[in-house]
Amino acid sequence: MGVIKIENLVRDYGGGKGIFGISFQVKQGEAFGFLGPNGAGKTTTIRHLMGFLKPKSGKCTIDGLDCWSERDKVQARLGYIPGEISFFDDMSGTDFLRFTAEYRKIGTQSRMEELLERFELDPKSKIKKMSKGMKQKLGIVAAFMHDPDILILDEPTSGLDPLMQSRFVNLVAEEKERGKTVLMSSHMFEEVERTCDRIGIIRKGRMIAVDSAAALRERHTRSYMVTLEDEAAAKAFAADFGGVCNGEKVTVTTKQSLEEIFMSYYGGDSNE
Ligand SMILES: Nc1ncnc2c1ncn2[C@@H]1O[C@H](COP(=O)(O)OP(=O)(O)OP(=O)(O)O)[C@@H](O)[C@H]1O
Repeated sequence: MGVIKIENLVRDYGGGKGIFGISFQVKQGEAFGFLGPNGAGKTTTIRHLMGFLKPKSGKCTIDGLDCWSERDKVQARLGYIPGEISFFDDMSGTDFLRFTAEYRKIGTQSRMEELLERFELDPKSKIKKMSKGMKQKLGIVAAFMHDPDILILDEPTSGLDPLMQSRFVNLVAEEKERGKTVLMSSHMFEEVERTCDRIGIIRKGRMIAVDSAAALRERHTRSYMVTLEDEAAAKAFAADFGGVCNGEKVTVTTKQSLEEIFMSYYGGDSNE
């Protein structure tokens, strides 16, 4: 059964912008990657899940709770990293985490210290003096420190360097092992491939594919048949390129990477 359920969600901003009948589910203990180019509708979908936007039509629920009419309860249960982290600039990181802990009613037994260490963040400075990466780390600590069962992460690694990205991927993998449900939007194919059980691809406000990375790759295999001069040349060619020999003919099958699949869906077409 889906912990996160989105059914036929519509928000029409006019001019072909918005989301137009988005449906998908994320099961308990599953990590779902939400991929799509700039302006495809990922943040709009996620903002409905958080109860920041009221659906024009359609519905979303989290653990059976309506994301709009029961948004207080929904928000209390989640860990959330917004697409654009805009904190109270005058606060220090420490104040912000204290404020979040009070709002969440969590005590000192929270995972805050462990997460600060893990992401090598000293939260003492004013948020307005923090780099983009530091703010992102602060957002990660705030989203994970109360150990929520459901995580909604809108481009969680934007601004992180590769080492920190990798630590984040490991954190998500561990949380998934612990049975957490994760919805994560991203532009990073590799992190989605490494962490997510299933992937949804959104284009111009519509879901154009939902499947596991393996199944997406399976559907995007390409076979080439090459005819060589003779059987010996064919055997040598097959050995070099991992092909299957049939007389002087060799069939080579290649699986596309997730990035190639993504590009083939978009085909260089702009999303304007
Ligand atoms: N309040 C709004 N009024 C009008 N148009 C909007 C509004 N919010 C979003 N849009 C438009 O809706 C589309 C979807 O935007 P959204 O932020 O959901 O995309 P996204 O997939 O999260 O993109 P990105 O990867 O750039 O963060 C965009 O064309 C955007 O300009």
